[in-house]
Amino acid sequence: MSYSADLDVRVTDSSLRDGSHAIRHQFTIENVRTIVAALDGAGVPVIEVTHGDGLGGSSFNYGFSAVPDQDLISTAVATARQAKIAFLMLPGLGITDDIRQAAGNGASVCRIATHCTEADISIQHFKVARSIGLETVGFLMMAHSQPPEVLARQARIMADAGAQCVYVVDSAGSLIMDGVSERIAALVAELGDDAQVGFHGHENLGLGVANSVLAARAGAKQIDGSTRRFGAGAGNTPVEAFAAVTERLGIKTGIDTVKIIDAAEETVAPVLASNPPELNRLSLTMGYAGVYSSFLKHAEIQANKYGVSGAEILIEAGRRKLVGGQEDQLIEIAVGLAERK
Ligand SMILES: C[C@H](O)CC(=O)C(=O)O
Ligand SMILES: [Mn+2]
Repeated sequence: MSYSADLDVRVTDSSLRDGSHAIRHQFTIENVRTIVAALDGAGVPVIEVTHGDGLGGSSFNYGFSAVPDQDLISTAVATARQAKIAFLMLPGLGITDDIRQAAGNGASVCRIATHCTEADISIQHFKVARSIGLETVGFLMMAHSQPPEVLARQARIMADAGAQCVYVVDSAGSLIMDGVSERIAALVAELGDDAQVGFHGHENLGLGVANSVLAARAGAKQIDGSTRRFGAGAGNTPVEAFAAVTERLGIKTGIDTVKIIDAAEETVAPVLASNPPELNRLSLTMGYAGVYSSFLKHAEIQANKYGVSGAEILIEAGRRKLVGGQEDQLIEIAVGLAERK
């Protein structure tokens, strides 16, 4: 497809969206301005900006944003010189009017996410996004939970609805190497020239960069990461490390490795200073037990409130196979653990 024909893989930096989970959705206009300027200056081609749970995510269930999404998007658009600004939306949290508003504010890439067995709920949203000229990306979340052939069928639904790329989204950071290659290869075989394939990794098992390289080798043309791993759980594939590794491997991303290393250290790290994503007991448990990375802060809060183990909450969340939107069950699990204590 022409929009990334000159690159081997196109990187989308999700620090200003997935990173929103890590700071409980408290991004300021100044954070967006400085981070977009630094990433854009390093040649990052796409920068995603939204509440961690996408347009409409600001709520009691997910946590309220400090600044409305549309203001953050407008700021990003006004700041970027070359990067496209993307936004995320989960059908039902966001509605089609939100897509139109984001487009009106200058965003040009619409990323629509569903649980990986529920692609059909995104159909009208892809149609609207395409009808107003947006580039479209589909996100099949919690992709570790389904085998390659199921994901491929769900990707077909998104592509037929108008998705120009469909991502295998390792929301739990639970996929291990071959598990990525097999899923990406299945989507590539199913979609052919109809749509590109992408990969979104999390670092919960420490495999974000390796998994992303394997995704590219299996045919993924779009790869997500977050500078300084600024994402949910242990964070996302670090863009600065991915840029260094791909440069050494001869995979062209268009990102200036030295500039993105500087941006990570000088611009992004200070925003995270008080609470950087870590590969620790809780985030590792998420990768191990297959738990949605965005549950981390919710589990921490309930563990503190009810005096129970956050790791036990997450193990039970994995056993129940909870999906995004079921954050309230973490409260129920914590109450149950407290009663049994
Ligand atoms: C709404 C989620 O945070 C989307 C995402 O980044 C993932 O599933 O991973
Ligand atoms: Mn994510």
